[in-house]
Amino acid sequence: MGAGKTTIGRSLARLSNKTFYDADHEIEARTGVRVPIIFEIEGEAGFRAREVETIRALTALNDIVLATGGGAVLNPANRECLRKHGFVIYLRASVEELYQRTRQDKNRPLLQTANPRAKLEQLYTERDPIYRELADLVVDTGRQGVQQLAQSILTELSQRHDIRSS
Ligand SMILES: Nc1ncnc2c1ncn2[C@@H]1O[C@H](COP(=O)(O)OP(=O)(O)O)[C@@H](O)[C@H]1O
Ligand SMILES: O=C(O)C1=C[C@@H](OP(=O)(O)O)[C@@H](O)[C@H](O)C1
Ligand SMILES: [Mg+2]
Repeated sequence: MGAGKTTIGRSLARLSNKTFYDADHEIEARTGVRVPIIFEIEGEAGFRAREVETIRALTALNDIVLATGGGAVLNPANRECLRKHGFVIYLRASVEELYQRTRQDKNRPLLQTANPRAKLEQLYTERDPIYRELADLVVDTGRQGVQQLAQSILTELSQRHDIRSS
């Protein structure tokens, strides 16, 4: 949460002429309510069930950039879909950066606690190894803005493609 998946993903899609999907936005479009309402009515388990169906559907599409929610990688079925169909990019940020980028935003139910910094710390510790294991590319997002990061990811992807096809 706050790594930049939604904003950098959208920018990367624009730069690379691909269609952008955000799994959370897709879940909201399908249900007609925002993510916090799904958590409120169905709990995190209900949200995760919707997330797994949505990621299954979206990873079947070609020529897209997909931003998942940060917790999607907890489910092995999601990891399998992403690994099988995608080139997976881990956008890494420090806990402090994640906190600063999310502190004004009320749309992340897991962070609506008395101590969101501690929650981000806990999630980082749990998830960082999973993200690293899954990722084809790890990008540190601390020193560049959204546009620059999208551009450097595109450059990296084109170079890798050149290497593979030469
Ligand atoms: N590299 C960055 N530097 C500064 N702010 C950023 C960066 N990446 C994202 N942001 C900002 O952080 C906030 C959260 O980004 P978002 O794309 O929603 O993250 P995620 O989808 O990973 O939770 C947004 O306001 C976004 O503009
Ligand atoms: O990290 C998580 O478990 C979640 C991250 C959110 O997406 P972002 O990573 O885009 O904030 C969203 O899917 C939901 O609030 C749960
Ligand atoms: Mg997002």
